Amino acid sequence: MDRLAVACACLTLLAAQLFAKWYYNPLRHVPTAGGPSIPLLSYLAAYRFARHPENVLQEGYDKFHGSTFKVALPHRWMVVVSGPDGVEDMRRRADHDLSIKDGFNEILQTEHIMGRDVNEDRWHVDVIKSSLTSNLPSIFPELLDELPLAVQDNLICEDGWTVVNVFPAVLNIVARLSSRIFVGLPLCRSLPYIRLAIRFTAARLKDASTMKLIPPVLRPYDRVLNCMGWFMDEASLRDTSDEAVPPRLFLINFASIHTSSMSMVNALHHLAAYPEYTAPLRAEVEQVITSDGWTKTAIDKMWKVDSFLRESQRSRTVARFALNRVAMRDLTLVDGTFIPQGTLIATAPSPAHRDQKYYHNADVFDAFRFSSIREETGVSAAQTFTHTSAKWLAFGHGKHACPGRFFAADELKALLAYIVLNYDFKADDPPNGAHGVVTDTLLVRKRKTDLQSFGFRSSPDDPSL
Ligand code: HEM
Repeated sequence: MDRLAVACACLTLLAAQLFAKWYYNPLRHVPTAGGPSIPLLSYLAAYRFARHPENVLQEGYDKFHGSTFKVALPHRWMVVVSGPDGVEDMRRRADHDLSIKDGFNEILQTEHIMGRDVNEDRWHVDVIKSSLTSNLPSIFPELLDELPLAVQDNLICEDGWTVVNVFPAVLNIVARLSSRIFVGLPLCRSLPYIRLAIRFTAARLKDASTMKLIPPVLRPYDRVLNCMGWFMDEASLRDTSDEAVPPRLFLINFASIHTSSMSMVNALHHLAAYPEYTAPLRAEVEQVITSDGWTKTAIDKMWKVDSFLRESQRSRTVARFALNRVAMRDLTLVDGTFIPQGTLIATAPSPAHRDQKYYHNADVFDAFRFSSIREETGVSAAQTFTHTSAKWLAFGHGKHACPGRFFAADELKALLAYIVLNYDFKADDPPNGAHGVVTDTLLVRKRKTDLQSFGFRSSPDDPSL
């Protein structure tokens, strides 16, 4: 009997403690999407969010649009800002109010994986913004040189239609193309390096055997035009040792390879599901490269290709959250919501990208919706793949918007243009879902094209180029 009384007392105390924690939590007043927020039952909301994140985010967006709601992550709450005013409010806040580095650290554990220095002193972002972006026209020939070989080595078809698991194939292609620009030849063709670049989070970066893949290649470095070179320059300007370079390189791999690959895989699924777009895309690519060759100028003129990628990103957005930040002090948001210091806060791009208020027939995949506007109005920047705004959030928005998006656009446009010329795709259904990557297989067939007439060599040893 005594034991029962003690157990009951303990349970009552525990319940009281949980209730008090919930009652005095300042986030209690922020409405919850996806389930209850009361103690213990909030795990149901966390379970539902883990199973159906896009439904929960859409539900929150529809119900609380223009204000703020919260969703349950397994270990904490995430406050989600919805509507352009809220996003603009976040964009305007200084880093000492809403911190991106604490946001990244919370979501990706960057400090743990990369070390404190990389997370604290983010000079790699400046290098991408300045050196990589301003050198895009000069590095474009390198990208093109790698393109046919990377595709042919990975998108392998028998004669006729072949079932292909496109996600791993595209990961390898994108990792190799990006590595050509990040670390150059010959490392970009080393399979162990490419494997590491793709799955680096699983690798223990501090492990000497992993690191050995990088330093020997750093040594013969001699002012080359690639990210490794720019990182080395910056490290030496800052009087920092070469050891600061590999973790930043891996961070860039991490930020770029999966995001770009997922975007391309989804675009290929859309291409397969809506075959009516293949002919106009091919016609644009052929016409532009006939007049301008395979140049950066030609890529910039591929409005339909650009629009196709953006519509694909709109229909199925890669990033579940954008503007992931942590509140560094108590703040009151523009809609009056109070959020205490330490709150994890973000916005959800997919519901905004599928909002009928912003897009005519938002549920319809209309590949050339953005290029048509460009053709009609001549206004271009707002309709491009790389655009950012409080309503177009694929790359975030504001001072921390993705610095690699201009490189990503060139890479993805060149890759899609090449693939459209050389392959056919088939799928039974359009991809389901609002974000993330489609992992289904596709039917792929190699077309008979004359690569050389499009200015490409057909094999690495082709003497004609
Ligand atoms: C289609 C491909 C890509 C997508 C969808 C994408 C998306 C994003 C998003 C949503 C953010 C967060 C922005 C914010 O919090 O406001 C971001 C940040 C970032 N991205 Fe990308 N990204 C892509 C490609 C790339 C590439 C190719 C690179 C490198 C060359 C890159 C480097 C970065 C870096 C370094 C950051 C952090 C920026 C900062 O800390 O200020 N991304 N990206």
